[in-house]
Amino acid sequence: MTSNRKRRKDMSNNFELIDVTLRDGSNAVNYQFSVEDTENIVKGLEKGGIRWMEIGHGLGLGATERTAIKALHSDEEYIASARIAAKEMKIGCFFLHTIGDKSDIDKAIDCGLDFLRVGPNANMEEIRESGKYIEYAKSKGLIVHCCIRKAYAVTPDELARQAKVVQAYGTDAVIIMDSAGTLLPNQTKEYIYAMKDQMRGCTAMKVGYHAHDNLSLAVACSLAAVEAGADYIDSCLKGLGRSAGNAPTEILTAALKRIGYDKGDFLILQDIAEEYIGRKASESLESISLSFGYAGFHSAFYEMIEKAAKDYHLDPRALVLETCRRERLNLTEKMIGDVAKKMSGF
Ligand SMILES: CC[C@H](O)CC(=O)C(=O)O
Repeated sequence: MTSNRKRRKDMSNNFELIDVTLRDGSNAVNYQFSVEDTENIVKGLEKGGIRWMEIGHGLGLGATERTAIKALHSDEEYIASARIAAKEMKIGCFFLHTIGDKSDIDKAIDCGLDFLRVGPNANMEEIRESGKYIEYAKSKGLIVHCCIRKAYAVTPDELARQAKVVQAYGTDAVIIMDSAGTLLPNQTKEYIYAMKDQMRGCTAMKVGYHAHDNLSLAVACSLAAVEAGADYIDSCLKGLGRSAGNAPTEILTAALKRIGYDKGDFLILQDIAEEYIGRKASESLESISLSFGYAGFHSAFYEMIEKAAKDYHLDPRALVLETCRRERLNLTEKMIGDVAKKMSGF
C-alpha cells in the first residue's frame, strides 16, 4: 500500500494533460469559436492548472483557407488571441499534410505557436508524407507531436513500427489517437506498452493518448494510458469534441486526483466548463456514435454511409458495423456502396 502510494506520488509530474477543447471541440460547434471564447477558455484553463492546450480549426492549420469548412476566425487570429490570454500556457495547433503547408507553420510561429501536432493516418505512406513537416517544424524550433489517427486500425506492434519511423523525423512525441473511441482500457495499455517497448533505451520520444467517448470509456482509457506510462493525455472541457466527444477535462482531473495525481483544480475546471461550454456540449451528442465506437468507424466517413443507407433502405448503424468488418482505415464511397448493395440483397 505504502509503496504503491509512493510510486504514484513520484510519478505525479511525469505526464501532462493537453486540453484540446478549442481544437477538437471546434468540430462540435461548427468551427464557430470566437476570439472571445478563445480568450475566456485559455484563461479559465490556465486558472484551473492546465499547462498545454491545442486550439484552432478542427482540421488544423490552413483549413479555413484551403477547404470549404470555414472557421469563424483565421489561424492567426486564434493563435494571437490565445497567446495574449495565456501567461505560461503552451499553445499548439493541429496540422494535416493534406491541407496545410509550410507557410502556415511559419505564420503560426510568428503568432506565438509553441507546439505543432502533425496528424497522419496509421499507415506508412502518410507517416512518411507527414515526415517532411515534422522535420520542418523541428528545424523552426517547435515542439512537435505526431498524432497517429485511427490507430486502432493497425495492431499495437504495427503502430509501434510506425512510431519508430516517425522518430527518425525528430518528433518529440507520438500520440495514439483512438479517433473512433473504440479501444477498451486493456487495449489502450497494449498500444502504449508496444510503443514504449519499441522506444526502450534509444530515445527520449514521448507517448501520448487521445481518447474519444463513443463507448463512454474515454476517461477509463485515459486512466489506463496513464497507468501504462503515457506522457501526454488529451481531454476537452465537458468532453466537447468531434462525434461522441473526448475525455472531459474536469472529470479526468477529478478521477486522477482520486488516484493521487494532481493535474489541475477540477472545481475550477468544472466552473469553466459550465460557463463556457455548457450549452454547446449537448449539440455534439448523437446516438449513432455508439455504433461508431463499437465498430471502430471514423465519423468523417458518415456522409457516405448516410447516402448508401438511404439508397439501399438500410439502417445506417447496421451499415457502419458491416463496413467496419471489412475495412476501417481507407473507406471509399464505392466500398460502402458495395457493402450496402450486398446487404440489401441486390
Ligand atoms: C482531422 C483531425 C482529427 O479530428 C484528429 C482527431 O482528433 C482524431 O482523429 O480523433
